[in-house]
Amino acid sequence: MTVLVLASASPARLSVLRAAGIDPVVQVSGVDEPAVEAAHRHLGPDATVAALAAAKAEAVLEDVAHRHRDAVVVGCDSMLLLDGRLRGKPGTAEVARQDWAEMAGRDADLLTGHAVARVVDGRPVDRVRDVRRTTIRFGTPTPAEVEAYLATGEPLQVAGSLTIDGYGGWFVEGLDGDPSSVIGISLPLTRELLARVGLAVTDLWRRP
Ligand SMILES: Nc1nc2c(ncn2[C@H]2C[C@H](O)[C@@H](COP(=O)(O)OP(=O)(O)OP(=O)(O)O)O2)c(=O)[nH]1
Repeated sequence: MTVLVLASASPARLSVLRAAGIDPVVQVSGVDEPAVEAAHRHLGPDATVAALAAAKAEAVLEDVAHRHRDAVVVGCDSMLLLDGRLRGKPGTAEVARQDWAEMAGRDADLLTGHAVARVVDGRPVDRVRDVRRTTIRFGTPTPAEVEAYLATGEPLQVAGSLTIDGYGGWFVEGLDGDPSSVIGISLPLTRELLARVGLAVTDLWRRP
């Protein structure tokens, strides 16, 4: 049976896949994301997140091929595009506060790059990548609500300082596009990319 390896430390991506019937092997890539982003920024936001996702999948691919004769590696990268600038995880309350000052009451696109690499007979044989955009319509939290949200710590470790499935959900008025992509991995796009490397996602579902 083909093993799906998730090249990500993201608890959100893991929970999306598990809820959708797949128990991935997690192998964190440890990619230097700022370096990859800087090297691809000139190619535009979609190419940048796709390159980041591909770098994560590539970083674990050789080791996966040694461990699993039949496997598929999935790497992802999510960033928020607002005013022409890609924003990743804020890391600090100051950066998250500034993100909210700029995005409250507005629309912005959450981009998630996806990279899928297939291993057959212990050798990498195929690689595909693509990006899914989801438009988020932000609410307008009061300054006190923003401070309370920052104090939860949640927005500090997620792209664009926002979750749609956590405390942040109180401040999201709507979405146009794929919600799973906002959380961290687009199920329909991953299904399409798996098919492009010859795999049916239903074959990867855990046995009932
Ligand atoms: N639960 C949840 N997580 C979100 C949401 N939006 C973004 N995130 C998370 C997913 C990712 O874990 C994180 C985006 O950062 P990255 O794409 O760099 O992934 P991360 O650093 O977490 O792990 P990785 O680089 O893949 O090892 O933000 C959301 O609406 N809900």
